Amino acid sequence: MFKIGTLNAISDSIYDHLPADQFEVGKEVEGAQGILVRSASMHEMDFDENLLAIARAGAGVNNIPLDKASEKGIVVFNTPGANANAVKELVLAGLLLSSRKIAQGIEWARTLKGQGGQVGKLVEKGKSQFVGPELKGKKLGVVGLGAIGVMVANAATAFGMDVYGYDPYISVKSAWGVSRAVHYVKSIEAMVEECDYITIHVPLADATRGMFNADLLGRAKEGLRLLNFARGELVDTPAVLAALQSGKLACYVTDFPNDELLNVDNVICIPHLGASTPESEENCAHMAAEQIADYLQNGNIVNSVNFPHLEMPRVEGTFRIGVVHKNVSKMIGAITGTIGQYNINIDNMLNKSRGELAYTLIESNHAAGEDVLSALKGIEGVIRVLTF
Ligand SMILES: NC(=O)C1=CN([C@@H]2O[C@H](COP(=O)(O)OP(=O)(O)OC[C@H]3O[C@@H](n4cnc5c(N)ncnc54)[C@H](O)[C@@H]3O)[C@@H](O)[C@H]2O)C=CC1
Ligand SMILES: O=C(O)C(=O)COP(=O)(O)O
Repeated sequence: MFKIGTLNAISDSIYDHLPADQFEVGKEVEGAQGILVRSASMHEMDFDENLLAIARAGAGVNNIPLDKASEKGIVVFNTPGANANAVKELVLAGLLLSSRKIAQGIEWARTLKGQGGQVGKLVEKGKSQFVGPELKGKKLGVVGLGAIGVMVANAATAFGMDVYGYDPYISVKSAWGVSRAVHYVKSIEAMVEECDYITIHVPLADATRGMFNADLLGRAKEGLRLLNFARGELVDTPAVLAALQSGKLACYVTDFPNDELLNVDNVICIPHLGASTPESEENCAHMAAEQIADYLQNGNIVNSVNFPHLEMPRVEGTFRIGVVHKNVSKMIGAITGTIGQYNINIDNMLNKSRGELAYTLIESNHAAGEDVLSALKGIEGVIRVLTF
């Protein structure tokens, strides 16, 4: 029986892959081998020594201490693309909200309650305060052309927008997926100087934290509308407030409110709703559960953010050993030599590395006893030894 702890409410679609006869799942589970999480911060958490894997039902993994997990040989998964459509749809709404003063107009209309037969007249008289430009023909810059950025860029062309994309690390998949109508931009500075609207879709990491700072916003075209459905910390809040004051920014729409941004004119705060659709919650939970189950039961690693991709179709009735180790020389020789000393024949084996980490998955018809496993654990550079 595997134990899986949940740190956030997660869709019941996890049970498709975590049946009750094989997995105990819950908030209060102790000594869990796996954790399912959405946005809960794990930075202050102590990791139990049983913990082997963390699956983020979603895209962003900035709530998980990746270095600490890697050091302990804990595999961290996410669910690429599983919530991208939900975010894309809200970003399209965000573009309209940034332009047409819909939120401000709705707020104002509420104040007319109680005016009886005058409401219609007051509406017609007051509506001119909420005039806002059309999207058609305007320039939109998309920062980060990953799962979400590509969908947003492509969809915005259907609004008749002139779309520009910036992503120095674009994947082959994204490059194939992005519409030919989207122009490639070489620098983010060139993008802010040219665009009327910018939407941010990059992960939060040391290299991207505060990327929209006073310097970059200072270069913006007057009246830029900025959308942030990625992470609050990508944008420097005081710089945004100053740019709104000076008129550089006409509007800031964010899915990540903070106290300084709430109730500020021309800031539209949405309470992190990007992925909050039943469809996306189900997709993410389904994928996260499938991936964590496949690792705990078979040692396969799909969609990890800190480990290499490694999948070996399981031959029925076989035993597996997974060795998490440092990516240094002589490891494979030491591992296979040790297994050989115990007369275990290796039927199948895969080894992959990623950065400083490597992972070797070995399949055999012979089960490995405690003696083999502890000999493997004793090899210098081995971080963790598992059996499946
Ligand atoms: N508001 C919400 O509820 C949600 C927010 N997100 C946020 O959106 C982010 C993006 O999500 P996905 O598109 O699914 O991820 P993704 O991994 O598919 O795409 C990220 C893209 O950003 C690019 N990138 C990285 N550093 C860059 C830089 N310095 N400049 C330009 N491009 C850069 C990468 O090359 C990649 O193409 C997530 O990391 C997460 O923080 C994701 C899902 C839901
Ligand atoms: O997937 C992401 O990165 C998100 O921001 C979605 O977060 P959530 O799962 O809705 O708490």
